[in-house]
Amino acid sequence: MAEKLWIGTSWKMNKSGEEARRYAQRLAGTQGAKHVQRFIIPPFPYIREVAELLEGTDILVGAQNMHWEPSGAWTGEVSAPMLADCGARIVELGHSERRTHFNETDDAVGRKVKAAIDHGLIPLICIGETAAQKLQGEADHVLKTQVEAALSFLEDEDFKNPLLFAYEPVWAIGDGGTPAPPDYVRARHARIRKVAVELSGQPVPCLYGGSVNAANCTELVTCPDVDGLFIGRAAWSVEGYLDILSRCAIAEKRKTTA
Ligand SMILES: O=C(CO)[C@H](O)COP(=O)(O)O
Repeated sequence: MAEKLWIGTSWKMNKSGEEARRYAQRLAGTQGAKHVQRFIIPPFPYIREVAELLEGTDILVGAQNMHWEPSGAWTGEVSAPMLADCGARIVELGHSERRTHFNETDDAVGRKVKAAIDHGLIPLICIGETAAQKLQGEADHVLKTQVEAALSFLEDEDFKNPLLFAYEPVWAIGDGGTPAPPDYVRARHARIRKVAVELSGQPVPCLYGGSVNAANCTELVTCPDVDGLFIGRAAWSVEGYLDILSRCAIAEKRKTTA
């Protein structure tokens, strides 16, 4: 088990500036559990303001994507140094929505992971199999390929920096998604951990994401090899996020003191 539980949310392409501000202000006034690392990932335009509102708290702010080059003729793209300048500390890479709708390849994810580390950002690398791949019994093979590609540009030195995976089965994500059963999550996380340790020489924390909610969060977060949760819809209201945080903090504390 990693030292801290990582529990965070990406807002995807949601919220007005006012809603983003109110969420951050409310969150800034709350106290996190010592063993939980909280993080939120707003859309690009809100990163700086949200980061400023959360300055001095334990909450890290992230971005949902970036380019691998630090600058250049890449119209419409955003680079790692720009994100860091806005106050981002984490960057989400390879989410299935980007892989599906924006043709993001394993190679591009690998380049982005390297660039993120080079510029002091924590990559949160999203991996996961589709429903068809699961049905064909290919889940472990897909996950291994994605982990290998994500780490393929890194050198030994790079593994001294923090790095996170989020296992998000594509069939579990969003409206119409079904949360993965805990036994299934446990098996996939064990596999991801094994591959990541072989490549990096150390355990890489891996979060679970996909239809996480208040009812299933404690069972998921206490699965062996699950180092946190990456939440979408259920944490888009700040009260929803705080509810999941407190349930997980209690469950984890019970587990460690048992
Ligand atoms: O990105 C995700 C978590 O932020 C993921 O897609 C899960 O979304 P959810 O199914 O709405 O929780």
